[in-house]
Amino acid sequence: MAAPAPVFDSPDPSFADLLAARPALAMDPIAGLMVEEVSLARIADVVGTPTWVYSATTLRRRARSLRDALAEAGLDASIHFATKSNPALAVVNLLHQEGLGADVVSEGELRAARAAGVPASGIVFSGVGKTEREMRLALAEDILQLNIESAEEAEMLSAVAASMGKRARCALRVNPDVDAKTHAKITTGLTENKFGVPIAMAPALYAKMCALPGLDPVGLTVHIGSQIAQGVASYRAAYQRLGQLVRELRAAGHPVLRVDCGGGLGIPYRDETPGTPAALAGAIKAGLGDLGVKIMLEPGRWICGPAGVLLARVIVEKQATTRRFVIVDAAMNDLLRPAMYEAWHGILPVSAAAFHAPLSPADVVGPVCESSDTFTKGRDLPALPPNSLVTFLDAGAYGASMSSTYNARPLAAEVMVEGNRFTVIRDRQSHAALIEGQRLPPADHAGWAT
Ligand SMILES: Cc1ncc(COP(=O)(O)O)c(C=O)c1O
Ligand SMILES: N[C@@H](CCCC[NH3+])C(=O)O
Repeated sequence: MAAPAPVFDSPDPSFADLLAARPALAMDPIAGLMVEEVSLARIADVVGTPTWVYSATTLRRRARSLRDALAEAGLDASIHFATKSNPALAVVNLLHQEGLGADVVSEGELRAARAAGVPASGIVFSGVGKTEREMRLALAEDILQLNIESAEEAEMLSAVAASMGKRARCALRVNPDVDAKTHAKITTGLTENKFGVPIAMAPALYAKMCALPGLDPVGLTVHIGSQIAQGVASYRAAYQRLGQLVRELRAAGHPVLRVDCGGGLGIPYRDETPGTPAALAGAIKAGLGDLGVKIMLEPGRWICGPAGVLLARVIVEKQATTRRFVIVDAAMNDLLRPAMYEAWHGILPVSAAAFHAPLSPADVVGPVCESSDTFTKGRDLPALPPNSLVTFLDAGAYGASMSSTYNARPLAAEVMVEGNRFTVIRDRQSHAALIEGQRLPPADHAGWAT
């Protein structure tokens, strides 16, 4: 049975409202939709479509406002950008210039963060299943800390570090059993989720970690979910529980120097009302502010989501059916979120004329051979003749990073805009690259391994 499309009890925001809420974008009566001062039509002409377009100024502003909110709350805090949300080297590097470190979850992300110029001392390694090879690399690089997710992982890291003659700075990820009230696929702080250890088991495990050779436990970490969009009450509950745990561990004589407060702050894709950075800082302060711990944060989406759009071209409008289908050259292999989470993304036409034209309901779909390759159903849109351009908004997080080459579609190009200039930060993948590394097996099994 088809998954039910999400039902919203409010009308979709108008184009004008979507635009007004997105400072990275502007509508020029002649050039059409712009990211900062660069026309998207121009980018489409030069780079082609589909293309991810990021606003450097927006990335900078958002990094600064998060940093400022933490400082204004009087918190001694460092921010480690969750590279899984957008691992483009240019993005990670720009955020590093703004004083952010990186949160990584794989060897690939660790290498990308280093290649982007992030020093090892600014890198946190999270993730529920680090391999021995990844642990070795993290220790060889001497990164800031590894976040431990289980007793078994603590023992594995202990053995790896001891064999290298090192002590691994590590934090214990606690699962506080707090409902982040987000999509079931991206909630992480409930006991039914695979992440962290139940808070009741944390004191014993922390004590064990303190006794294991090769480990240097420095504190705790928590991350309750992503796209937390209903205020900060769930953060408050989680940080209160963590604060109590810090006291308990200290009373037992264990050092707790840092608390990594995770990421998850949501953004308004449609009309959600996530907490502000100031409210998040307030929740951290209320739960952990009087403990003298160093605070760390691992935000991804809040920083880079609103800084990016996915630019696509209409292939054809299919109208001679019972529904109106707008088929674009971007697909679920590019922006997976609607297919995977029924996520709502704003869609704006690029031309100024289309922006003001009469609207009628349309399904916007990609060319991939799956019915889930649907960006939206029944969205009010103007006539979109072949070759007209559309943008999917708030695509800077979990957009390019979740892309695949399904249907043998090359990965889209990525572009960064700053002021009135733009530059390609990742070439469109070539068709040759799609088949690179493959080979036809030698005939008659000659040369096959046994
Ligand atoms: C451990 C951890 N830290 C940080 C993040 C970043 O989350 P977000 O992009 O929602 O801020 C995630 C993803 O949910 C995560 O799993
Ligand atoms: N991929 C999810 C977020 C998951 C966060 C992973 N820690 C999204 O697009 O919303």
